[in-house]
Amino acid sequence: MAKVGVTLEVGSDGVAVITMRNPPVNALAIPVLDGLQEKIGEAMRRNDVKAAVLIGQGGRFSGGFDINVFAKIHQTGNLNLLPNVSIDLVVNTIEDSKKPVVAAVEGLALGGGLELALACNARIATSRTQLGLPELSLGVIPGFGGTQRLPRLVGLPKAISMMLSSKPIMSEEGKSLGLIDAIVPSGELLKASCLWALEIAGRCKPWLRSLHRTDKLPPLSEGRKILNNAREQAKKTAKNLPQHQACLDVIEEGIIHGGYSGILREDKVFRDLVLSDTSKGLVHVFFAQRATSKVPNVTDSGLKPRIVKKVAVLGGGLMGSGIATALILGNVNVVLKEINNEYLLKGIKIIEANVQGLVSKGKLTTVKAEKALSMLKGVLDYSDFKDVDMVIEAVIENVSLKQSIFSELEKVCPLHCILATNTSSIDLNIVGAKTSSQDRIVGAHFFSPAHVMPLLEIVRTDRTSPQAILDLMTVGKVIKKVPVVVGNCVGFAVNRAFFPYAQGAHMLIHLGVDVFRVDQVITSFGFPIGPLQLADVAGYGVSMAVRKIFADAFPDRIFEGPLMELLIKSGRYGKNNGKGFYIYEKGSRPRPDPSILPIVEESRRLANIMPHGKPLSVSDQEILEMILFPVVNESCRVLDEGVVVQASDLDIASVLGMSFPSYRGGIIFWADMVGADHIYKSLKKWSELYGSFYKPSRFLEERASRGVPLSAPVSSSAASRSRL
Ligand SMILES: C[C@H](O)CC(=O)SCCNC(=O)CCNC(=O)[C@H](O)C(C)(C)COP(=O)(O)OP(=O)(O)OC[C@H]1O[C@@H](n2cnc3c(N)ncnc32)[C@H](O)[C@@H]1OP(=O)(O)O
Repeated sequence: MAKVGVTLEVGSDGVAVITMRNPPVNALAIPVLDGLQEKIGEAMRRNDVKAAVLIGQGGRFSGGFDINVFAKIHQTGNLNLLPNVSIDLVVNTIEDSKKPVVAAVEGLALGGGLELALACNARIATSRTQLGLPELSLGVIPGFGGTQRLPRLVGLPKAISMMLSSKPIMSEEGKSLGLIDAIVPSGELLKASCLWALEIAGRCKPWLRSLHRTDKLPPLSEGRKILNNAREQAKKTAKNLPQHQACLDVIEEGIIHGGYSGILREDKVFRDLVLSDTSKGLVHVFFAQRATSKVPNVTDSGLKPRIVKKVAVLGGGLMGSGIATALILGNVNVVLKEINNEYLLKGIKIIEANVQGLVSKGKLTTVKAEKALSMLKGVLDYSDFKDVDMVIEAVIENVSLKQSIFSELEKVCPLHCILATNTSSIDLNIVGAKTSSQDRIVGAHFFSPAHVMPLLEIVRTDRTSPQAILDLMTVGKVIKKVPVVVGNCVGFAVNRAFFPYAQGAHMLIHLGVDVFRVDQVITSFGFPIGPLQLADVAGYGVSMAVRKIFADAFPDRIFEGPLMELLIKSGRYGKNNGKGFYIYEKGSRPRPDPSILPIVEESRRLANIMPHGKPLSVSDQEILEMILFPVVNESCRVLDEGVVVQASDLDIASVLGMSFPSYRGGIIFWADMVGADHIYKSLKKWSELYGSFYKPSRFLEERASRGVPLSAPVSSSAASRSRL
C-alpha cells in the first residue's frame, strides 16, 4: 500500500470509510486530494454504500493543504500547480453529494483539513482535538471554502477571530459553538461516526449543508459593523499584511451575495495571495523553523536524547530568573542558586512576578502557576547539585568568575551533567578552560525576557559532544523554545549578525538624520521597536558593553560616535532610569523626548561626519537600507565562517531573536529578495563616502558578482572552515 493516498473500505453496515494517509499529519498533498475525489466519487456511485465517513490515519485528521506545493509555486511562479479543489471536490463531490458524509476528526484538523470537515454533513471529534484555520499565518486565506463555512457554523465574530488569529480551538469549544456535533472517546470515533452517517441517511438526524446555512449569520448591517471593526483592528495588529483585509473582504462577499459567490471570490483571492511576497516569506519561515531540528552529526547520529529532570540555574538576575521561569513552566525541576539570601529572594521574586504576569494576561491558570512555582527551589550552596542533569550558568559576564564556577561545577555535578552557560559574548573555550569537561560545555543563549522570547541559541565548540547538544535541544523544545545550533564566535549568530544594527542607526544620526525618524522607518518595515528604543529597553550600559566587545573583535568595521557617552554623562541610562530617547509613562505609549535633541546636536558636532557640515538628505528607503544592509553584510560573514548550519537558521534566529518581521522571511531571505547585487553596490558606494563600517564582505562581493543567492549553500572549501 502506498504511503501517501486514500483508501476506501465498505463495511457490512453500508458505510464507506474513506481514509486519508500521508504521515505524519496527513497533509493534503496532490495524490491525497486526487484520491479523495476518486474514492468519494466511487462511494457515491456504488449501490452497496449508504453513507461515507472521512477519517485520517494515525490519530490525526489532517494538517491541511500540503505547504510544499506553496513552496514549489514560490520557486517556479507556476500557479497551475494549485489543484481545483474548492468547487470540484469540496462543493460538488462532498457537500452536494447524494449520500451523507461525516467527518471523524481526531488529533487535529487544520486549514484545508478543517475545511474538508466543514463541508461534511456532520463532524464527530475526540476530545482535545485542535481545530483551526491558520492559513493567514502562511500569507494566504483559507482556500477550500473556510471563509464561508466557518462563519455559518460558529457565527461571524468567532470565525473572524479564529481566522485572523490563526489560533486553533479545542473540540470541546468547537462543540459548544456548534462546529462539532459530538465528542466521543478515541476508540469509539469510527463507530460513532458511521452510526451518525447512517442516521442522517435514514433521516433520523438532520442532513445539513454548511454553505446553505444562514442561522448563525448576523443581519447585513450588523455583519458589516463587525467586519469594519475587525478591519480597523487588523490595520493596527497586522500592519503590512494584505491577507487580513483580503480575508475580511471575502467573508463580506459571502454575507452580501451568498456562500457560493463567496467561494468563487475566495478562490480568486487565495490564488492571488499565494504569489505574494508575504506568503513567500511566511512559508519560508514555516520550513526554516522545522529545518532547525535537523543538525548534521547530531540529530542524524542515532543518539537518543536523555531525560533532563532537574536543572540548576546559577544566578538569579534578570536572565537567570527568566531561564528558571521558562524551565518551571515546562515542568522541569529547578534549583536556583545565588550567593546570598538577599539576591536569592530577589531572584525568586522576579520568577514569581513572571509567572503572575502570565496569569494576569490569561496565559496561565492559577493551578498551573502554583504547580510551576512548586518546582522551584532556591539554594545558597552546591549540595543540591549532586543529582542535577544540567546546569545553566547565568552570572555576570566576567571571565575569571565563570572559569572558577565551571571548575567548581565539574566537581559537584554528576558526570553526565551538561554544563551550559548563558554567556552572550565570552568564548566558550575560555569559559571551560579550567576544566577537563569541554565535551559537556555548551552555550545556552537565551534572549531577554527569557521566559517570553522563543529563541534558544545553542552554541557548540569543536569539543562539545553531540549528546550534550541533543539533550539541550530537547530541553529547549520541552520549554517551548526554538533551538538553533550555532558555532562559537564573538556574539554567536544573532548578536554577531546584528551588531551593526545599532551602529547603523548611530551613523545616520551623526550624518544628520532625525533620531526619531530612524526608529519610525524601522517600525514601518515591521520591527516592533526601532534600534534607539531597543537601546532604551536594554539599557545604555549594556549597549556600551556590547559595543566594546565588538570594537575589540572587529575594529575595522565599527562606528563609534560619542552619543552614548554623552547620554550617560547627562544621567541617562535608558528605560531603567526613565531617561532615554523616549519618555515612558505607565499606561501610554513611549513618546519621543525632545530634551534629547541638544545632546544629539553636541554629538554631531563632536563626530563631525556630516558631508560639508550639512545634514544628509535621504529617503526612508535609504535609511532602511543604511541600517539593514550592514546587518546583511555581517550575516554574510557568519555564513562564510560556517557559524550556522544553513542560511535559513539565520533567518529563524533573526525572526525569533531580533523580531525581524517573519513575513519578510528573515534577514537572508529578505536580502535575497532585495538582491545581493543591489546590496553590494550600495554598501560599496557608502563605504567610499562614509568609511569602512559599510565595506562589503568578501562573501557578499563574490555572491553578487556571480549572481548566486546569499542563501545558497557555502562551497566545500568554505564548509571546511565551518565552526560547527
Ligand atoms: C487551501 C487551504 O486553505 C490552505 C491550507 O490548508 S494551508 C495549510 C494549513 N495548515 C497549517 O498551517 C498547519 C501547518 N502545520 C502545523 O502547524 C504543525 O506541523 C502541526 C500542528 C500540524 C503539527 O505539529 P508538530 O506535531 O509539532 O509537527 P511538525 O514538526 O510541525 O510537523 C511534522 C512534519 O509535518 C510537516 N507538515 C506539517 N503540516 C504540513 C502541511 N500542511 N503541509 C506539508 N507538510 C506539513 C512538517 O513540515 C514536518 O515535516 P518534517 O518532519 O519533514 O520537518
